[in-house]
Amino acid sequence: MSTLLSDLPEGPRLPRAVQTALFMRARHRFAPRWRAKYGPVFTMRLALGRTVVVVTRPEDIRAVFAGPPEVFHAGEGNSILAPVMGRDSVLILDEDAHLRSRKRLMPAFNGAALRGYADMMRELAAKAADSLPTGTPLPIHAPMNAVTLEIILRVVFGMADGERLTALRPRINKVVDVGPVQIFGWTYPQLQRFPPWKTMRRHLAAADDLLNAEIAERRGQDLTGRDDVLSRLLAADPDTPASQLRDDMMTLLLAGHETTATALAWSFHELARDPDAQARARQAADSGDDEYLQAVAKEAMRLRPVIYSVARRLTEPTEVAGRLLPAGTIVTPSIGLSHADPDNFAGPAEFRPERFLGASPEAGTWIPFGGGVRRCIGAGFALQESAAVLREVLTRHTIAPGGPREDARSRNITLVPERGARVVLTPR
Ligand code: HEM
Repeated sequence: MSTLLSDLPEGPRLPRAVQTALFMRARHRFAPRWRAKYGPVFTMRLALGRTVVVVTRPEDIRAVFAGPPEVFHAGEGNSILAPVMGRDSVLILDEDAHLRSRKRLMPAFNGAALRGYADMMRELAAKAADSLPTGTPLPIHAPMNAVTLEIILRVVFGMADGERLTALRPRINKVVDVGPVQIFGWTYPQLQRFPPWKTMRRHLAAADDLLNAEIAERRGQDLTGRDDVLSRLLAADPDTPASQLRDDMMTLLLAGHETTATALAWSFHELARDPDAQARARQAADSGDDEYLQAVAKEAMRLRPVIYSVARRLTEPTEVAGRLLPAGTIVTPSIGLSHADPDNFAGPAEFRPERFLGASPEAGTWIPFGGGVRRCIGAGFALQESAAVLREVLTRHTIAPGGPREDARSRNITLVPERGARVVLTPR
């Protein structure tokens, strides 16, 4: 019988404020060092008394994802997002309330719904690909953000009021475009009286007003035949409170566009540097072979994870990775460390889309979308959308690097290319 160790695993001894700053600004640089120094399970001590245990081995990650949702609270683990997503966001809720919320949203992301989005995705991706500047270094992250925002707006609202959407787009961009310093203001509301937090608050309030106006108008309309998310939710329950709908809309708009845009930006960044993979991807685009295009996106998400880790807060003392961790500990399966582990992926620093052809990685090793009952509801959507955008760009352009290889930087809770993933497009 094995004996459980009841102390926390070792980890950096730096002051909490320093560990927090390093984690917020450059988790992708420090986590690998701490993994090398302290082993596959280690403890970070962050601000606000947060004790974070990082797990990296597939068996430990699988156990966390399969753990009882009433013990492994992801909603509490995501609490930093509450001021923006809202208290009733599926990301913030736990247990029964979370399951109910997920069930309401899922029909818009199942297989049938995804098939229904294919033409719309192709049309918007083609329009975006046609308008990309050529012959000059282009930070492609920005146009990728624009196209994925357009697609998710269409999914969430359908063909909505044009003027309102025109006003909403820049507000959503501003809400997303925040660095580690602004994120601090999400945790400390008293800061929101001062710039830059005041400005952030203003953009969020303006976005809320627009969302609430759209919700109020939609409530009075005949929704027959409409299959956008807002209409679906209102048709399923016309009495859904506006505050709930606001949190649903905000969650989908934010969770559902920048993530995919970043995965696409990294895909182009890597294809630009790998002529063989690009030739194969171009051939796949020409012949309508989505499997290879999705493999490109999957490999870009592996090599350059958009979200570095996911979090679960323990509601009671629980065994994790052979340790008995106290209630309140935040357990984080590390996406970044798992993807970079040579035991999981041979030659982990290399871009090899072929890894994903005709084979699925072992469970608990490739986890860009998290896992268990909290696995991203937009995973299939994001892969389909990525293939659609890659196809439309690659059938029109060849891609070359537009500058040196880029490192990642923190933007809100994601990691994005530090200089926007600069590439040069040349018409074919
Ligand atoms: C490449 C693109 C994307 C990545 C890398 C990504 C990643 C993630 C991750 C890591 C989680 C947390 C999972 C966990 O805690 O185990 C998550 C949750 C979620 N994602 Fe995504 N996501 C992407 C695209 C999308 C899209 C397109 C949508 C919607 C249209 C979406 C909606 C959500 C929602 C609603 C949740 C919360 C699920 C829950 O708590 O039950 N995501 N995503």
